[in-house]
Amino acid sequence: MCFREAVPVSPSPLDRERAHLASSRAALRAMREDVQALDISDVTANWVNAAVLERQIDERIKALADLAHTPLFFGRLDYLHAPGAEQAEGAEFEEGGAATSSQGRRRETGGSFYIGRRHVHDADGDPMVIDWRAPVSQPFYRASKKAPMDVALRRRFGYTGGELTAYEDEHLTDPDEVEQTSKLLQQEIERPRVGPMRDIVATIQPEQDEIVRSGLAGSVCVQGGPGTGKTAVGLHRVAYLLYAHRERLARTGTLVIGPNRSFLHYIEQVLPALGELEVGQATVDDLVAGRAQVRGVDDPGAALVKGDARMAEVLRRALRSHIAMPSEGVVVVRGSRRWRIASYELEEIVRELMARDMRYGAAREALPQRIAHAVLVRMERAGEAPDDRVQDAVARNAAVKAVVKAVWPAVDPAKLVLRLLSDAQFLAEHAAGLLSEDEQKAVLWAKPARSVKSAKWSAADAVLIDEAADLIERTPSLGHVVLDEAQDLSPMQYRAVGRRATTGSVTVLGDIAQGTTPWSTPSWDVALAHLGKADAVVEELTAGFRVPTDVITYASRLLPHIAPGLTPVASVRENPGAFEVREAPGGVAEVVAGVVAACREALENEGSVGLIAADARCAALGEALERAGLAFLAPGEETTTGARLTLVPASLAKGLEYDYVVLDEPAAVVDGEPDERTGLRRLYVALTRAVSGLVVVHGAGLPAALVDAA
Ligand SMILES: Nc1ncnc2c1ncn2[C@@H]1O[C@H](COP(=O)(O)OP(=O)(O)OP(=O)(O)O)[C@@H](O)[C@H]1O
Repeated sequence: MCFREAVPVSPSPLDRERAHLASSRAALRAMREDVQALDISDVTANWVNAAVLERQIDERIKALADLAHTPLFFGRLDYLHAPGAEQAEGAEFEEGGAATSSQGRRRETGGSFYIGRRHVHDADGDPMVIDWRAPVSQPFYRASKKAPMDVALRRRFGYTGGELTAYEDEHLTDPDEVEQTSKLLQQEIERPRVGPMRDIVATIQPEQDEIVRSGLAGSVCVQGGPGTGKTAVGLHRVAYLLYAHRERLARTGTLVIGPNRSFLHYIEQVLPALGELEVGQATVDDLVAGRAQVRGVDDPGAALVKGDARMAEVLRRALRSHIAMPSEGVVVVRGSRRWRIASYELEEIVRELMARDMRYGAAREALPQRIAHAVLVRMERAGEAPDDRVQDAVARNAAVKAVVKAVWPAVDPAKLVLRLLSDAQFLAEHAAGLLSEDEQKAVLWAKPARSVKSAKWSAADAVLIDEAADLIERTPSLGHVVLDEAQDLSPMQYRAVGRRATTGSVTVLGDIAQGTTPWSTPSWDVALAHLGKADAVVEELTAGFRVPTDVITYASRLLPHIAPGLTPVASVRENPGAFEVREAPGGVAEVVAGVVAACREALENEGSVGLIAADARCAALGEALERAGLAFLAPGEETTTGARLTLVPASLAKGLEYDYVVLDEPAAVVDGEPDERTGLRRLYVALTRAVSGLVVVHGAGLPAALVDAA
């Protein structure tokens, strides 16, 4: 008998990649088990420390979970030469930024690096998967045939239900290989949208990556048409900054500001999916919610004036009007001696404090110390040797306190605003030369409020109180603030956001063409000036990842009317998308029937369906859907494979997207707004929510701006 050794069949590249995936998963499991096995009983001196440490460990365990449907890596880079230590994971970052056991490790060969959502290392500390945010991962997003960044091969992986099923190679230094658009990228973009927003970490585009990775010190403003990835970029930028500056941002905090609850709900999964659990999310109203209980609504005229930056000066003047020049001196009695500071000297002290760039409250606290200092000088001149304790005692002396109370009284910010809005004379005094008589009338309450508690504060009032509070006491600043849908803020709202980032930086995201508030910003320069970030770099994104070509071309007809000068979005989707404008002749009933039929048809496709309509028409449409047996959700409720239809009032459509959109009666969307430009902008937002198809149903004539260019 003779035995022949079986000739080993060499595994296919796909098998090898699968093997790397399997061992990376095993390594991740081991990392998790290591953390789970940590015994902290020896290292924690007390129960508070123990609780803090336990929480950190729990979070780490959560972060190390291997999610079946989230690929552990999505790309691979083969370098021509070993990247230097300066490029190794975390190397360029501050200490503790992304500390891992492999930090700074230099690889001896050019080496392959697998790029994923998080770092995974083996038992020896060698990296199995590199975090997408590490410098060594950057060429995955930026390298091109023109600038290969020392990368010989870029490989993208395709997954089906958690299984690695495909890969796609680019040999960046091979002159014979033709550059092609990635099929995997196309598939990712075309994927049906159900559920909350997903991360785009596997397919961030070069121009997006530049924004994502720009430094923490600088502020960035991104102008981009619908679906150009502004929100996605902003969220990935937060994840990047947290990685690169973890310690600093853990101390100072990071916040994402969005337009409303449904929007925040829609985006809330992205950062946790990227392993970041500690980022705050809020609306602008939330920021100032602690200032007043908002129960009232302003008419548009009042809101416009209250949101105007001139109000900041009115408030400043009104606050400073509380400072009264001393009419007489002060006498401080200590033991058998009396020390007198003349009124002119007090006045000098007050004037000096007024001239300084100090908060009202800080100056108020400094005043008794200054008076005490003047007393101390007198004492020294008289041969005494008073120390600091004497100065403190004098500052707390009843006579000094009385002077401070009379000259620089404590002011409650809400009471200050209450008085401005209730007392015509007080307002006129401080708004003189700033607000016209009509403007003053517009902000005055018809029925003055009795007290801060009973006042029917509006959202704009809460911002005014916030401004006043900041004039009195500095608002603490965060490390980084992302402001999404930024075009819609009033100047006073920008100021409220800006004062929360005075020592930090901001990422401002928006689209001038989608501004739908009466105060929406005319330009980014204006907005940035109000935010106190005039030096921010303004970037423009024009490649569209959401809206199909035919739909964006139709919607862009509105651009010359709503934001002349802006570059129309160029869709990168290969699928031209389904697009249809249907006229439903007859009356209201026919249009409603047409809308219901269009929804039913849209539901035959895979993915989410949004029915967008003028707010005033939503109730009737909701009833019609119910009668037709079509269950529907409200925006903010998560779409699932079982519940895919959402009825979206046009006022809440901003920032959201659906695979198929049925748009009811465009003219009604326009008419729902106080002026035509705002109406057309609202329509532009509504027309640009669709990923795969849009059906417009109308009975009334279409707005001329849509028809004109046809
Ligand atoms: N590089 C990318 N790869 C894949 N998908 C992307 C990419 N960039 C953006 N997208 C997708 O395109 C869609 C639109 O992105 P996003 O909502 O961030 O755009 P936006 O500019 O904020 O839009 P809007 O102005 O309407 O609020 C999202 O589904 C997002 O995941």
